[in-house]
Amino acid sequence: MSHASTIRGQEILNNPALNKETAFTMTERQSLGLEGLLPPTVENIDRQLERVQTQLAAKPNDLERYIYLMSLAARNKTLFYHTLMSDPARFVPIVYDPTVADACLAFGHIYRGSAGMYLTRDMKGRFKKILRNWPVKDVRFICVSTGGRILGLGDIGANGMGIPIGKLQLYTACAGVPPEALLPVLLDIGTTNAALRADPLYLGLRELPPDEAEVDLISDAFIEAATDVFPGVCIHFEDWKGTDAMRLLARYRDKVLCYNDDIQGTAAIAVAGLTTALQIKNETFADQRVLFLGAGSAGIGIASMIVSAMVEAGLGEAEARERIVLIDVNGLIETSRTDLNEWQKPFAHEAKPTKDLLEVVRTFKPTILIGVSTIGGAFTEEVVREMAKLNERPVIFPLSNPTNKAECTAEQAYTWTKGKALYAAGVQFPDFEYQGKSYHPGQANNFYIFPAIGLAVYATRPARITDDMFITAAAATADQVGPSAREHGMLFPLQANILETEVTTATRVAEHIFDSGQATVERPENIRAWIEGLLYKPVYKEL
Ligand SMILES: NC(=O)C1=CN([C@@H]2O[C@H](COP(=O)(O)OP(=O)(O)OC[C@H]3O[C@@H](n4cnc5c(N)ncnc54)[C@H](O)[C@@H]3O)[C@@H](O)[C@H]2O)C=CC1
Ligand SMILES: CC(=O)C(=O)O
Ligand SMILES: [Mg+2]
Repeated sequence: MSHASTIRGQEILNNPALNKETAFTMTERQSLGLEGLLPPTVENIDRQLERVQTQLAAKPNDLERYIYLMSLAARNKTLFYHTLMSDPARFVPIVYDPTVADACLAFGHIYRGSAGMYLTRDMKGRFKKILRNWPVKDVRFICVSTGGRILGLGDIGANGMGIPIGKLQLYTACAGVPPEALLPVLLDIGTTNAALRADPLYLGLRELPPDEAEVDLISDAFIEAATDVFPGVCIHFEDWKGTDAMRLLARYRDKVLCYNDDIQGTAAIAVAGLTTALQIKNETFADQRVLFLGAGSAGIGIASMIVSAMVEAGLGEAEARERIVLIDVNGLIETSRTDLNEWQKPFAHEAKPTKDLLEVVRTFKPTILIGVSTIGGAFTEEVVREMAKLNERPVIFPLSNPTNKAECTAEQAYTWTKGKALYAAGVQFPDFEYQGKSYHPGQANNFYIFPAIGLAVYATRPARITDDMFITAAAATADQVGPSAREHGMLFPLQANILETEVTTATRVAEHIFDSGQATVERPENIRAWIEGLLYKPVYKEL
């Protein structure tokens, strides 16, 4: 940070971007007025990590580990990211899905200090002035949520702030986007959650949200202010109420640099997993029949990208849509329904109205079953067994989050299909032994995609984000699962190498952005090397 040369002593220790704690050298301690403010031993970051590990091991559960890690982030950013990046497969589930769900549910209770910004609907006329209170001027990404639909937890209002914070931490931990470029925002429009409004420790507005027209005006004011105060910023929408998500993406996608992760990021990771599953089955998208339980932002996003994949595989668009069937809370999406929204209507087919998933499985005979319904356990034993009766290798993707919202668990899917299921969930279920064979469940979670998109956008600075960037990210992710991994039933790249994986994905997306003329920076000779040179590294700098 720019104050590095001017600030001294305790002020440095209070600055998480500069603080190195016991890693300040004796020379630095002398020149920066730190002598006596620290214990005498000088340590390197790996010794500090050892202490973090010891302290984490003493915590009784992952929510306590989450609280500890957020406090570490507030105190020492470098050590925080060094910790996350030392073992992403272990730490991603703590700072993100599924533990972040517990953190959000308890947000007002576990609150220990602010990270990011809270904009409330009554600040609407003053968003610009307020955004200028953020200490960093060159913000490149804002992840913004209203908390209107956090994971599968419903509307939890300002408690949803854990999501923009966690998503942006993964931009850095999984794709090396510099943390100072990232701003989490909770846009507080009120909440329908009466229990939270009555909770004395709730930290958000205790009001009901306004109507759609007013949500749009608040959102317009926010977008205008954010793009004015932070020129070139990319707005990442996350976990808004589903209909707000779809309406606002359509409203802004051709006007500002923005994307909706639940619609576009989720689509890309689902299509990546389906691509490897179909390679294992030696089939193409043109051979598939896809059934969704859930027809909201995630369902419509995935269905739309599957249409593109089917068209790419040779089907006409109408033919592709015929092969996709969705069910929502009111039943099958079919033409006699009068309550469908404009994103659902293109997927309505003539069919007998029903709310019965098993019946639709029996009549439609899907090859692929996707759950984005928020209803834990909705893929019952009968449903899963029926999928196995219809298909030699049924593809079963219960994607709802967190763990208890998964439409079926990995253990259930493997047991009920006698090990035949090609399975992925939103969370990472543990490996499962079945009849002497070990199965590694897939995790189809958009965190494979949005950090990589972020890195590609960070580097190439396009004016808009287009669907083909997500299609490229999906292909790049699938291509990183080699034939021998697929032979072991792996659908996604290993998480231990997530940084390497996402840099590879980002490089492919960046190449596409250059090739399609969407970049606003000069094309470097070697795109990968150039991107690698931009990556944040969790190492201390000499002060
Ligand atoms: N794995 C991943 O990367 C992602 C997973 N998700 C998960 O997907 C779920 C849905 O997210 P969104 O689509 O954004 O939410 P949404 O609120 O837009 O959509 C939910 C859909 O489920 C339907 N639904 C609710 N109850 C149902 C029932 N009993 N039977 C059938 N359908 C029912 C609703 O009518 C709606 O169509 C959430 O649990 C979320 O965590 C979302 C984004 C990414
Ligand atoms: C993973 C994610 O974005 C969700 O569940 O909403
Ligand atoms: Mg989400």
